[in-house]
Amino acid sequence: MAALQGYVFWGLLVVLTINSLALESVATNFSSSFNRTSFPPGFVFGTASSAYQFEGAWKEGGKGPSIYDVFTHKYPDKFANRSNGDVALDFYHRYKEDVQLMKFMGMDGFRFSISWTRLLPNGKLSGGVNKEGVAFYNSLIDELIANGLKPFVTIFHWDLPQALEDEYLGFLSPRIVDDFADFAELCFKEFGDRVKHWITMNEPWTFIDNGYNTGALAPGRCSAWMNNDCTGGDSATEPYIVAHHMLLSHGATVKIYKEKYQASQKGQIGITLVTYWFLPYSNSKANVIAAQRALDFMYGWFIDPLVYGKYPEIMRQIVGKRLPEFTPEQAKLVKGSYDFIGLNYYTGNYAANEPSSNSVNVSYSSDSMTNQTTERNGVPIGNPTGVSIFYIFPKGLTDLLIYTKEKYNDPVIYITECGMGDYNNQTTKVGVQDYLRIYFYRRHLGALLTAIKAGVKVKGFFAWAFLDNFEWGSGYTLRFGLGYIDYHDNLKRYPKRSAFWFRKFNLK
Ligand SMILES: N=C(CCCS[C@@H]1CC(=O)N(Cc2ccccc2)C1=O)N[C@@H]1O[C@H](CO[C@@H]2OC[C@@H](O)[C@H](O)[C@H]2O)[C@@H](O)[C@H](O)[C@H]1O
Repeated sequence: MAALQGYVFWGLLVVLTINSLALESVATNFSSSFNRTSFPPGFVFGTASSAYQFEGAWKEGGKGPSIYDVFTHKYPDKFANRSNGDVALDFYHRYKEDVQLMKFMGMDGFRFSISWTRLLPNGKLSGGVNKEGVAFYNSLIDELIANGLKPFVTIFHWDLPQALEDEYLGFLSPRIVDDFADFAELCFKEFGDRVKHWITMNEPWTFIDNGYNTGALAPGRCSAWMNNDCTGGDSATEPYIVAHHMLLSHGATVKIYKEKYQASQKGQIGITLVTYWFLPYSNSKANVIAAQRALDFMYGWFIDPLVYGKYPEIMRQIVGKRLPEFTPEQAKLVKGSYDFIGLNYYTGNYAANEPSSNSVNVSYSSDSMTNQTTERNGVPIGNPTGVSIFYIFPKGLTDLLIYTKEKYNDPVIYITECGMGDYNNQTTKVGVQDYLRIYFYRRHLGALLTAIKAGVKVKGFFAWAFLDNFEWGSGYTLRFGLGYIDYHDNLKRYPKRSAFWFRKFNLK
C-alpha cells in the first residue's frame, strides 16, 4: 500500500511541476507587443482597494465604529478563521510605502474608498467631523499625486456607520439619503480639488445580496427561514427597499456634485456595479430567456433605473408590489445620474429556467426563477481558480461591455475591479509565483481591447486587488493581490510575478 501511495505522490508531483512550468511558459511567453500602447492614449491602468479590507486601525485616529467593525466582532463565525479587518494590512500606517509599490508596478491610478466613520464617527455632520480622518485621506491623496498616481475615490464600500444602523436601520430607511449625501458632500469639499474621479458606491448588488437577502454579511438581515443567524429582516422585501434607497442616495449625491462642485472642480462622477455574464444553460427558449432574466435581476436592477429611470419590466412583472416605484421626481433624480459607469467583472455563469417551486419561502434569490451554475453538463465555464465560484471567462467581459454599449446608451465605462483569487495555502516563495494570475490578466486585457475595438468607451482598468487583503466572508484565506502579504511576518509586502508583469506591460 505504501508503495502505491509513493507512486501516487510522485505522479502528482510530476503533474504539478509540469503544470507549473506550463503555466510559467504560457504566462511569460505572451507577446511583449501587447502592452499599454495597445490601448488608447490616456487609458488608465490601476489597482483597487477598499477601506475596511485594507486600512486596519479600526478605532484609531478618532474613527467611529462601522457595521463591519461591529458585525465581525458579533458574528465571528461568519468569517473564515473568525478573522476581521481590525488590523487588516495596516494600510492606515503603511500607505506611503505602499504608494511606492504602486509606482513600481507602473500604475497610473489607485482606487480606494473613504471610511465614512473615519470622517463622521457618528455618521452625521451634526455628530462632528473628525479632523484626523480628513488629515489621513488628504495625506494619502497628496502622496498619490506626488507620485504620479490618480486617486479614484469610492465614497461608500459597504462600511456604513453603526450609529445610523442603530438609529434608523441604515439603508432600510429613506433617512439615509440625506446622511449619505452629507457624507459625500464633505468628501467633495475636503478632497474635490485633487480628486477628479468619484464613485458614489461599490456594488450595491453585493452589499444587498449579502446584507439583506442571505444575511451572510453586514448588517446580516434575512428571513428567519434562511436559518442564517439573522438579527431580523425579510429576504422578499428588504433587498428591494435597500436598493431603492441606495439608488436615491446615489442620485442625490450626483445632483449635489453637478450643481455645486463639478463646474469648479471639473471632476467626473459615477457608480460601480457588478454582474456576472450569463449564458443559457442550453439553447432551449426557456433557458435563453432565463439568462436574460438573470442578467436583469443582477445588473438591470441598477443600470435600468440609472439609464431609463425605471426598473426592468421583468422585475416589475415578477416582484410586483414588493418592488418600489420611482415617483416622477425620484426617476428624474436617478435617470442619467452618471458621467461614467464603473463595472466590476469576475466571471460568468450559466442560467437555467427554474420556475418558482413555492410561494412560501419567497426571496430575492427565488424571484429571478433561475438556477445559476458554473458548469454545463459537467464542463466548467472556464479554467478554475482558487475561488470555488470563480472560473476564468474573459469572453464574458467582452460580451458584457458590448451589451452595455448597445442596450444602455453607450456610456463611458471604467473597469473598476477585475481579478482572481488564489487559495492561501502556499508558502510565500510559492505564493508569489502567480503565473495563473498573469494568464488571467493577459486574457482579460485582451478581451477588454476587443470590446474597445468594437467601439465600447472604456477609459480605464483597475486590477482587484492592489494587495492581498481581508476578503469579507473568506477572510484572509483568499489572495487577490498583485502584491503578496506575509501575514506571519509583520504584514510584509512582496511584489508577485504579476506585479512584475504589469511593470513591464505598463512601461511608457
Ligand atoms: N466579488 C465581488 C462580487 C462578485 C459577484 S457576487 C458573488 C456572489 C457573492 O456573494 N460573492 C461572495 C462575495 C461576498 C462578499 C463580497 C464579495 C463577494 C461573490 O463573489 N465583489 C468584489 O470582489 C472582491 C473579491 O471578492 C471576493 O470574491 C470571492 C469571495 O469568496 C470572497 O469572499 C470575496 O471577498 C471584493 O474583495 C471586493 O470588495 C468586491 O467589490
